[in-house]
Amino acid sequence: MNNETVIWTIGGLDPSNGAGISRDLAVFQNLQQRGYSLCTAVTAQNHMGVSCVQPVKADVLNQQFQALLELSSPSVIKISMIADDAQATVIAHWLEKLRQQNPQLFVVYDPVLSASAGGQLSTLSGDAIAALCANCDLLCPNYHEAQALTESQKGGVELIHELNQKLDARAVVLKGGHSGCEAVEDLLWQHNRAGTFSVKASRLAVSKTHGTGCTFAAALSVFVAQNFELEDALYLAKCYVFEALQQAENNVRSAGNGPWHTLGLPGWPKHRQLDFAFSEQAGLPAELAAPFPSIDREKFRFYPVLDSIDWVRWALGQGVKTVQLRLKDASDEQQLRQHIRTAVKLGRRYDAQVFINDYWALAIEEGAYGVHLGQEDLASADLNAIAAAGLRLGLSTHSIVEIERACRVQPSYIALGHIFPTQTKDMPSQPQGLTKLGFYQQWLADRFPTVAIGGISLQRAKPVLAQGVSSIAVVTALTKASKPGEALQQFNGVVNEHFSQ
Ligand SMILES: Cc1ncc(COP(=O)(O)OP(=O)(O)O)c(N)n1
Ligand SMILES: Cc1ncsc1CCOP(=O)(O)O
Repeated sequence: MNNETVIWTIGGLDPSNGAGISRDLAVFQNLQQRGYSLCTAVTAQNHMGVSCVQPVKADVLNQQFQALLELSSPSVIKISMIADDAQATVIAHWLEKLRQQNPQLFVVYDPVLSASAGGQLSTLSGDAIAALCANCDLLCPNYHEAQALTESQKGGVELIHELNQKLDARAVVLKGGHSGCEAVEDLLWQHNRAGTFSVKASRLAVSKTHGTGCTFAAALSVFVAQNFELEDALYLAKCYVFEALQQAENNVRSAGNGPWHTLGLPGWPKHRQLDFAFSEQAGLPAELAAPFPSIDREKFRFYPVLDSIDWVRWALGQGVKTVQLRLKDASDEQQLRQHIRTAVKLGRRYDAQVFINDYWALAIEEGAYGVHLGQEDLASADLNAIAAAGLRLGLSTHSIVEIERACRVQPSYIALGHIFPTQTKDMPSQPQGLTKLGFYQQWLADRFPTVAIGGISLQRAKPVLAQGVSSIAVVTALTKASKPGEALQQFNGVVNEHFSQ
């Protein structure tokens, strides 16, 4: 992804470059972001411990803010080690000012109080920490920090609840690296969501893990700056650190047992199947015995989604080979069945791939070619019954986590949306845009055929296809066109040109 954003990191300087602001800058650069740093303290440390800490004066920190503001305006600020309460006051002042300028500013606070190898780094008072937590958008402590902040020995979700009782954070990522458990589980809690989201990875055999928390929080800040949902940002940050540690593990084996951070950073994460789950929601659909049947990719390249049987008849008559019947105001069950039956028959007559939106039970009964389901339906629909009946399955997704969730079902295709603003439907998520679409497509790496949907006009068709998707789906670009026949021909022209290259 090459959408460059500006990220500031506020923290201490570690001369060994394993942790602190120099590590953050290395991560930002590795992920192609523009990073700036504000130094709160000069420390003498390496992966074996801290030998001294020299805080910078509050006024010096204040002037660093002024100097940086002349250069840039951040979309995300990552805060880690704050040496004392005077610095916390300066930071609170500037956060207020920066938020006035940019209400979208996102603040990540990694409450670094001591080094994991030993050594106190901060004299922040409980009140200053509480004020900072209330002022940030995401708090991401490790187990030791969370236990110190809550004066509790609990772990997991209980520890997050303790944190919430004591501190007024909007969202918390509890990093599980120090939990002592075999699998490393990071938990995300958000004030406006029920339950928690967790990502698990197996523990790797790297021993000198100094700076892993900083690396993780810096990567998380990048993914937040790139407008990924917090669940995605956590998932991607976890993949990033896992990949970096795995790379280090391999190198350490061949090059001796040095600190992991000297061994390079991995760049944007590629697909990696770490386990994730939602605590109060059926997070993962049950595993199925086999993949859903495949579709004919050549017929799939242009995919009108249509709200009536008349439109379906028209499109198939014009030679379109994949359509979806998406009926949203059907109240009469008999009529609904009749429409689905007709769509199925038309599909057979024209040798086309006709998908039925939502009504999977009727689609099975009427012997449809396939069904298209949303994420909500994924939890409630009987996927085994759909598979047993031999229907194809298409699934909507709007994020990496949803993509990974969909992949577990091994569907016939995955829809990626919505790419641009759409008038057709109220979307709870933000438009993805082309850069993210390209990232999703790379992430999927041709595991399943894909279709992009949402606000795709004739003008936008070419750049959307250039992201590598297998198909484009349209509603209004066809159904609201002044001359639908001409619009269809033009779309066919763009699609054929793209796939003939
Ligand atoms: C090809 C394609 N992609 C996405 C959707 C949206 O499906 P869903 O999330 O189930 O939302 P509704 O269509 O039910 O509003 C789709 N229909 N087709
Ligand atoms: C059904 C659906 N799902 C995601 S966006 C969308 C509507 C797409 O309609 P349009 O092509 O008119 O933007």
